[in-house]
Amino acid sequence: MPNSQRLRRGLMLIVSSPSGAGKTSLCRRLMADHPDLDLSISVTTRSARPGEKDGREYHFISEDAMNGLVKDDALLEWAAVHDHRYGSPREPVENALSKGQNVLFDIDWQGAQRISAKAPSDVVRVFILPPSMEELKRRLYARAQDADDVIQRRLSRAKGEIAHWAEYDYVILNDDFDRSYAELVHIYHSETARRSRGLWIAPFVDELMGEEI
Ligand SMILES: Nc1ncnc2c1ncn2[C@@H]1O[C@H](COP(=O)(O)OP(=O)(O)OP(=O)(O)O)[C@@H](O)[C@H]1O
Ligand SMILES: Nc1nc2c(ncn2[C@@H]2O[C@H](COP(=O)(O)O)[C@@H](O)[C@H]2O)c(=O)[nH]1
Repeated sequence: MPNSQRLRRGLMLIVSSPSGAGKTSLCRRLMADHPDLDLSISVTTRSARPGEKDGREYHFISEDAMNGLVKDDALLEWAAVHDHRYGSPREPVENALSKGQNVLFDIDWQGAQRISAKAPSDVVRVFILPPSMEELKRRLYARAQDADDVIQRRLSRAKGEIAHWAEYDYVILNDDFDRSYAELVHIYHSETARRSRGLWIAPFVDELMGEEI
């Protein structure tokens, strides 16, 4: 049976970390290497960084627009993170899952908790740790995308985020990028291959068992 005809149950892969640990870089590479994986593009009330494009990294929206989405229950989850609000639009995620596609979320621990509470058997959570706080600081400054006071606030909240590591199914220590990426790919492939995700398997086995030898 060709892969394309194998009916499957999509999963939600959630990747979280303190700011600067490398989750967005890892997620971008996973997306680039897996065109079948859908990215949940969040809405946010923060302004775009240099190089960010509306609709690609985020949908950049006003406070009023965010209030409207919350009121209309159009977000699967939303949270206040680092002085702004962020949320995962419900419709694209539900559409993708209904077609058996997997969806990737780059969201914080609050979002991970909320989505996990709604669909525990369809969620796989990965937490990314930095090798040290010093290296986390170095990466945030080297990224050179946020003002110094913003970086300082993000660093001051890093330990509060790391405190949630045990709520995740997997933890990756992102020291060497390529090795960390390989771990993420293994997790993704293994979770995708779970028996519970292969809705095609039971009818296929019935067919096999009905065949004459
Ligand atoms: N293993 C690594 N070694 C060295 N630098 C890294 C590594 N992983 C990521 N980086 C760099 O660290 C910086 C922060 O990474 P990234 O933007 O992916 O972090 P993040 O966790 O998504 O942060 P935020 O939550 O603020 O979006 C980037 O400049 C990235 O290139
Ligand atoms: N709960 C949610 N958290 C989100 C969402 N989109 C992004 N995030 C998290 O916010 C911080 C900051 O992101 P940045 O792009 O401003 O650096 C980071 O931890 C993201 O993972 C969301 O929809 N919901």
